[in-house]
Amino acid sequence: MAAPAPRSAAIQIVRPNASAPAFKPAAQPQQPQPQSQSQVASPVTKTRTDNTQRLCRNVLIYGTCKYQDQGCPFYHPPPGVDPTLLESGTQNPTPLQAPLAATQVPPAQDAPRSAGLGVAAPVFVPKTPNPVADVPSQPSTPSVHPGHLWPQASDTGLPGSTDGSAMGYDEGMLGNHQGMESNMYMQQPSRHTLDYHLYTSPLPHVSNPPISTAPLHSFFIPDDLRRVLQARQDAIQALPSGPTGLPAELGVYHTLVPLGHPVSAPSRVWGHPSPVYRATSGVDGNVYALRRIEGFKLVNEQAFGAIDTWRRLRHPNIVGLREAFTTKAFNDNSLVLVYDYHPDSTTLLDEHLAPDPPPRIHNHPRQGMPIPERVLWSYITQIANAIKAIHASGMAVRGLDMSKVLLTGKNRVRLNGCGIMDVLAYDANTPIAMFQQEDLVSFGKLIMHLTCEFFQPGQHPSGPLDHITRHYSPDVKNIVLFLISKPQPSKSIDDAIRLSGMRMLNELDAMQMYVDVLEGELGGEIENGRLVRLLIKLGFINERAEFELDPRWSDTGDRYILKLFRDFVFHSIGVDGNPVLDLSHVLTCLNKLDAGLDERIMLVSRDDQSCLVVSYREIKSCIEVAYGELRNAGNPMRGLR
Ligand SMILES: Nc1ncnc2c1ncn2[C@@H]1O[C@H](COP(=O)(O)OP(=O)(O)OP(=O)(O)O)[C@@H](O)[C@H]1O
Repeated sequence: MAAPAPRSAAIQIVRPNASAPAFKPAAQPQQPQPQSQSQVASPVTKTRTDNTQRLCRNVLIYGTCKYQDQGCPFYHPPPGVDPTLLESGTQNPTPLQAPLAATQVPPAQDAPRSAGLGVAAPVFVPKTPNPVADVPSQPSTPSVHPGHLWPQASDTGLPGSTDGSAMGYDEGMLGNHQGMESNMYMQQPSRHTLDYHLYTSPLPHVSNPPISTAPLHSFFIPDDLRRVLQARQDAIQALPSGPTGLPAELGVYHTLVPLGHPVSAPSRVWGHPSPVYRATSGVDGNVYALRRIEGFKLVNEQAFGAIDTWRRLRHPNIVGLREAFTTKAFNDNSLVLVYDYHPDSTTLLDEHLAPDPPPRIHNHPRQGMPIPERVLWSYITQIANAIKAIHASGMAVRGLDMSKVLLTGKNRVRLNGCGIMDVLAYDANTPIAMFQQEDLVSFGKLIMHLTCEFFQPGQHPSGPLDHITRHYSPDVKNIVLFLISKPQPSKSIDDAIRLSGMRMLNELDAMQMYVDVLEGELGGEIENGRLVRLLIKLGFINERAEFELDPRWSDTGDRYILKLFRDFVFHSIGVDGNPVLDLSHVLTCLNKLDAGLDERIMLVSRDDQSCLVVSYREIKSCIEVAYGELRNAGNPMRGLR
């Protein structure tokens, strides 16, 4: 076999054994392909792997293949058959199912897992072909490639990235779900849990172990932060175990999932049962919290007037209101208010006082009572900040209660359910200033509630104030006394903020320190993302079955160097013959590659007969060239370049 001809002139070829055969890649033993669970389970999928003949890429890309009559070894569909509806890995190509007709199968214990992005590799099993339903009768159906279910840029006619240095991307995945049929969301496959072992397994050995092993963990996001963020993702995806009895669609919203307590009792604030549902918008694909007020009939359209003002109010301590509407979809008269969804959140009541709070995904212990003064001031500061913003925009909270303060992160609170009272108890005659004064009194009661478990609405404040005097600083008592004092025009939230004094600065410090920490973590993750992009590029190139009608494309020229480099990075074997799983080696190599260092490494062929001495800079340019070839494959102008 002819030796592959590396293009880079600077590369030296060293033959340690003169009598060795010409330089060539090691023969690849024909490994039996591991079968995924779907392949075992589905006879349809099994036939795909038997004796397959590949659909010609030229037909897929250009619609025709000029080599068809000159012995092109690939499958060419008969005229009139849309090649994009055929599966390219089968001898008797069958039209593929539309993506949403696929069923997702949970992976078996030993099924191949995804390689590091933290998500289990989905295994899709197409339905048994239905000769009636599956004929290519829907010209608008996006073409589907075997192995994945997303349309490619070449299929959609979308140009790839014009920036030579950037990765191309599939614009079909950019999250603009407008125009998608809403019923496609209904067919949500059951969700796989994340590959948590990718994070929690012990880290591999590092070549030069530091004195402390703690720096090993600095490769990744800290465990506690990761768990919180993953719990939020899980909360967004979690599906109820059984039927919910809820409508499949509610306007543009679908996939309604109840949140909070399963039993819907009248709300302690609004008097009506007011369940909350998580729902997905068919317009923007985002997830929202839908608050339904059961049994409410709107009699005065003007009651919706305040909703517009609430919609415009955006504040970090207020749950944003998006829209409100009435509906009969629940077989009653219901008012629905759509709020921003804060996954895996709870209320101050459930976090500190409720005896039986609904479970959360992130299984951290409840804070309970008593609330430390530092945390108490954090709550006071944030709630005062929210009230100030609301009063400044000419509104009132009207219904400040522990159950309506949402805890969305560590000591991070937001006022929830804003605007509901303005519709439920529409009152154009009472001046807003009166409602604002009521807010201040409610705020004072809320602080008493947070400091004394035994406080009951209507109770004389002397008992709770005594308790506060004994357990908290005088400043807490002073602010409570101010807030619950008799309403008067001069009393405002500004005075309460003034009373908090320097405590506000503590909050500012804490926030800024937290931002610093998060920015540090973000910087680390950017580096990880950079390496993943590099690996994706390598993955596109390495072991590609055929390209440009050359079945050995990935084994020749520059690509051969990349193959050996991949072996060098990932497939090293130690002196004991065991695989070397050294994360720091991998990270070091990839970072040097990305930086394009002049440092040279020796790549050894698989048969140990030849080796290449090559610099990272040269390997990097090999990647650019090979990747550029792939990117230009779908570009009809490439011949003119
Ligand atoms: N905007 C939101 N985003 C995410 N989750 C929310 C949101 N609003 C409410 N929830 C969830 O719904 C749960 C119930 O909220 P709700 O305001 O109904 O509290 P509650 O204690 O049941 O009060 P009520 O007595 O008024 O029914 C909360 O614990 C929270 O988990």
